[in-house]
Amino acid sequence: MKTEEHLIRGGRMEHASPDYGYIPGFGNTHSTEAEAGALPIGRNSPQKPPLGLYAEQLSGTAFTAPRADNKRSWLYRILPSVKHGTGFEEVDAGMLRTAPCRESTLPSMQLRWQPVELPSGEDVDFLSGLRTMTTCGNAAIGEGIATHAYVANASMGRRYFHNADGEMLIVPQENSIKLLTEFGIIIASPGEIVVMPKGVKFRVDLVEGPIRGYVCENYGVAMTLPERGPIGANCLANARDFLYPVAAYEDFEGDCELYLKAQGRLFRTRLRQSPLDVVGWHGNYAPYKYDLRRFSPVGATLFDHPDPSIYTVLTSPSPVHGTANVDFVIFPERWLVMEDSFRPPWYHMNVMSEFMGLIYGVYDAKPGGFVPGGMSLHNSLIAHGPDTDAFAKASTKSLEPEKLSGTMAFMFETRFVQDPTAYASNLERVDTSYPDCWDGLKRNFRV
Ligand SMILES: O=C(O)Cc1cc(O)ccc1O
Ligand SMILES: [Fe+2]
Repeated sequence: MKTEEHLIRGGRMEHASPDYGYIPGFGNTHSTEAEAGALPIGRNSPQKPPLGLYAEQLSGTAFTAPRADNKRSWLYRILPSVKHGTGFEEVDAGMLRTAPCRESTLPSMQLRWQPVELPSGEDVDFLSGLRTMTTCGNAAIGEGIATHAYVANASMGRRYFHNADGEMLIVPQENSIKLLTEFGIIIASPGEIVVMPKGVKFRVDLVEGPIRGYVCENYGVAMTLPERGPIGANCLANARDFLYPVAAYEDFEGDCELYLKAQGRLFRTRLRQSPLDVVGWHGNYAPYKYDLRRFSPVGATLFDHPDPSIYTVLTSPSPVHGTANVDFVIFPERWLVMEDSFRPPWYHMNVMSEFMGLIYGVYDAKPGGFVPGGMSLHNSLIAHGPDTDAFAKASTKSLEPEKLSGTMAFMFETRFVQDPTAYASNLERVDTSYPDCWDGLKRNFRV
């Protein structure tokens, strides 16, 4: 068997450990095989692929997309995906929703939710624990997003998920998750994120206890790195810090279930073998992870509070120039040095709508009430800004250089107005006291 020496080699999933490492480089064309010789050399679909594998292409863009945007991978697998179940039956989608979905019974105002409690008692896994908070746009036409919260106290085991509606940006908040995917294994802990492209099959196992986190399901163009403009070629998120899995596969006979979300409906089929049977792959359409603490923030070094777009990690562009389908923005640890400036976010009404979460620490505009695992929604043009306490402190304190330490908040910012789901509208979940946080703001006007 001829092999290429530069290939990064994995193995069978049951033997896999994080020691397999990852392959760095955002959007690169990567090549990796779990068994020596699994990847054909110099061609994609030879008459007889090596090791008796089937060749299968997974495309993430139209064949004809410009080269710079074109995304596809070649998978060399034990059986082609057509063998991953026919006979899909529709099942109850539980708390999962897909746009368009108009269920909200909440007023259009500032909204905040307490963290979803970790499950105890009955087994809940990543799929059954996934609950949609908001949706916008329309999955069928590839516009908009859904935001979800997840909690789980059990591994998916032999339950697999295939989402044909959207790319999933997964933000762990409590405990690490292990993603076993067609492309290999990714382990991510709070502070890291994972992006699972549309159409990649995977399951999520627990690593160290019950999990909680957030998901942005992106119906639009795949996430990419934002332009840096005058910032230049460095800082913000650097391409080399994005990590792709090394090929790893499962090969067993036994009962498994594959769940497919397509057009907002959930389907299930039963299989006798794992759909994670890819022994080698090459291409630039694959899941990846990124440690948010690798983000190098660039900010105002003399005065004023800049727009939060300077902290964009990833963006899904839309056909409207400069206006994202969704931006993934973070508020990481950073120094504040601005003179004669109100340093926290200013009061504002944004045309883009903002779904926020807190991974750890304190968020400077809301030192109280917005807790790790919590969520807030400020829809298009709904006024918001610092709470009474944050305003009082920031407008009177002495402006020494100050480090915001041990904090990581984030925002899914979209050009579409987000509709809370029926689940999110449940008044037991909504923090109805949220708007009270501005009660104490007084008139200071004098002439
Ligand atoms: O509302 C928020 O807290 C997010 C936010 C932060 C910021 O620094 C500027 C604008 C903005 O919407
Ligand atoms: Fe905002």
